[in-house]
Amino acid sequence: MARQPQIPARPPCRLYLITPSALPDLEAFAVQLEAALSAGDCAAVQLRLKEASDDEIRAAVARLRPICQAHDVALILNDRPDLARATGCDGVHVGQEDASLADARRIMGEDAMIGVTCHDSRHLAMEAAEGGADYVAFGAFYPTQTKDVVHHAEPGILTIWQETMETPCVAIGGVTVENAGGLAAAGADFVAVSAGVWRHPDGAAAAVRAFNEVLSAAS
Ligand SMILES: Cc1ncc(COP(=O)(O)OP(=O)(O)O)c(N)n1
Ligand SMILES: Cc1ncsc1CCOP(=O)(O)O
Ligand SMILES: [Mg+2]
Repeated sequence: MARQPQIPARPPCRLYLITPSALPDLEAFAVQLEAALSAGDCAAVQLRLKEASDDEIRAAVARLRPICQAHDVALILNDRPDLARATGCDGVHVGQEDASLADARRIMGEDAMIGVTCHDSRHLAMEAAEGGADYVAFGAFYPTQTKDVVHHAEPGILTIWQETMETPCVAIGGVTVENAGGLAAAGADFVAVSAGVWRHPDGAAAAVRAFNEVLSAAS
């Protein structure tokens, strides 16, 4: 019998780790990251140091990049295409107040991964997708203590995006083991998580295992 053309299945939703916004003990964090990445699947790690000097960011990339590489996990730097390029990160994440997507692409080159914050706006996401973003990020979906957020998104935006656009979407903001499955089921290609992993009561490795379980069950 002739095979019918198949609509390719959407790949399962994956974990995208966001580092704490300060790393006072880089060595201790390196150990934690190694344990977390050894515990299960993770697509990317975003280094998100909000008050660090350029030298501190360089030191953090130098220490953490080999760990990510050993686990085949992309290292994305937040906010700074210039430093991302200079330190050999795989990509950069830019918000609406940061460098433009066009500038980030010019600095980082065609092969780099560039993600753009789109809050709760399909319009911003469409602009980013048309401008060549590798992913668009929606949020915040749930209350978070990691950042003072102004914009709040509903899971329905993930569903509409998934049904209409090819560019992968990331869900961020207060994502936990308890609510990640719902975001995956709604259409998130990735869930971006900080406190839900680094402040998990059983530790980061247990958190990564638990996220992997709920994400595979939901996808
Ligand atoms: C994956 C992802 N999504 C959104 C953000 C937020 O970026 P931005 O709005 O620029 O805010 P800061 O993180 O820079 O405080 C992100 N970092 N990562
Ligand atoms: C950076 C960022 N952008 C929107 S919410 C957020 C914080 C994500 O951290 P957490 O997973 O701890 O809520
Ligand atoms: Mg930013």
